[in-house]
Amino acid sequence: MGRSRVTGVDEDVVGRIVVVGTGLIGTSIALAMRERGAEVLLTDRDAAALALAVELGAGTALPDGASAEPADLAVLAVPPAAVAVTLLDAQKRGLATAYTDVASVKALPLAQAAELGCDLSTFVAGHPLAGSERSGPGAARPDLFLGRPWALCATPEAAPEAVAAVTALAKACGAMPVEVDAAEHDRAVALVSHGPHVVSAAVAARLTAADDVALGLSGQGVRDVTRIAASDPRLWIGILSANAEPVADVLEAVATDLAVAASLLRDGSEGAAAHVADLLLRGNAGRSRIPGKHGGDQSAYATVQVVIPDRPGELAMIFQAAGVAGVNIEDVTIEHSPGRPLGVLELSVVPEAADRLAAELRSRGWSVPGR
Ligand SMILES: NC(=O)C1=CN([C@@H]2O[C@H](COP(=O)(O)OP(=O)(O)OC[C@H]3O[C@@H](n4cnc5c(N)ncnc54)[C@H](O)[C@@H]3O)[C@@H](O)[C@H]2O)C=CC1
Ligand SMILES: O=C(O)C(=O)Cc1ccc(O)cc1
Repeated sequence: MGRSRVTGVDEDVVGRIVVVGTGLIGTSIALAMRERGAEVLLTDRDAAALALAVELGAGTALPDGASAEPADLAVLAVPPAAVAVTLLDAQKRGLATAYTDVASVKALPLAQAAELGCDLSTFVAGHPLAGSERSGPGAARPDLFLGRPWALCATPEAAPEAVAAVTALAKACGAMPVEVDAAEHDRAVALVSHGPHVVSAAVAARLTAADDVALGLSGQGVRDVTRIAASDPRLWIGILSANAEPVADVLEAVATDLAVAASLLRDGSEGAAAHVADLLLRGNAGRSRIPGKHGGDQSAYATVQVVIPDRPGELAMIFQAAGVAGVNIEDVTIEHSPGRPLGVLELSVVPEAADRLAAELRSRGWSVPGR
């Protein structure tokens, strides 16, 4: 690897990277790698996105024209339909010795890259399973990938050095590399990401005709179910159409469950209600199978609820108190009380630490109900 390899961390951490596409994901990777001491060069066809990423400290603009020494790795953080052409262009320019992408779909961009004649020995397709409903560099965060899976779809042509470089990138960003075949990846994400995205959009779309009474009664449930419906439709139509068959399979199965539930509810009998309850129970069972942070079992954590006043610095003080108590916070959610200057913070911790954390917080004046 290149001269500027980072020292003091994993031996094989990437030292100099180029990020093509300084949107949410590209800039988040750049920020994470900057924190690890890597040299990061940025480029985007949108000058404003590039300028903002540079201003945010994600790296420096890649000079036009002949590049100097190739970087250790070029990360193509562009929409799925742009991956293959961007790879071909980057390889022609000799931007790096290894290449990866981050697109949410893997098989089609790989097939397009092969068709265009890209060098697949230096390319390892990747996909960090972390993101947001927001786009662009302004939404980027260096900690976006912490504890998250990062799919790597190496083809048989991929050189071990390229696989090592992309694995090192995922690890340096704090993610967990998961090697998986591209077609299997696409079926998996249809189930856990792309299908749910369309379901979220369908629920949110019902709200376009909602009146003020209904909207005024919105609680956290509808906010949770529709969060990802706020995403950029241009990006998502590209993702869905590039993974059309697997996504259609998931949507048909969900549509069947919904159609059956609707007809049972109209039926109104006790037997029918029991069948609807069966769907709810299957929902409980499916939900409990989603791994928590680091792939652990979510139900393995205990929850400590804290009532927090809405004032600056409150969260930081709670995290500091947890640190003093020697308690690692595995996950955090905040429930806001609409119209009130209060929220309820839910801290997930290992069960043996819950009482210790509750006692520490209470001793510092916070209300910790139920413990
Ligand atoms: N949004 C999310 O939560 C996640 C997205 N992804 C994948 O990451 C990739 C990027 O998505 P986001 O960062 O969310 O999008 P974004 O819209 O925030 O950023 C994409 C950037 O790529 C640039 N771009 C587009 N075509 C380009 C080209 N041909 N050359 C150079 N720059 C180009 C755009 O100007 C934009 O700045 C997509 O492939 C997406 O499927 C992966 C994980 C999560
Ligand atoms: O916002 C969220 O929770 C997401 O799950 C974002 C996301 C969007 C696209 C991906 O390919 C991966 C993750």
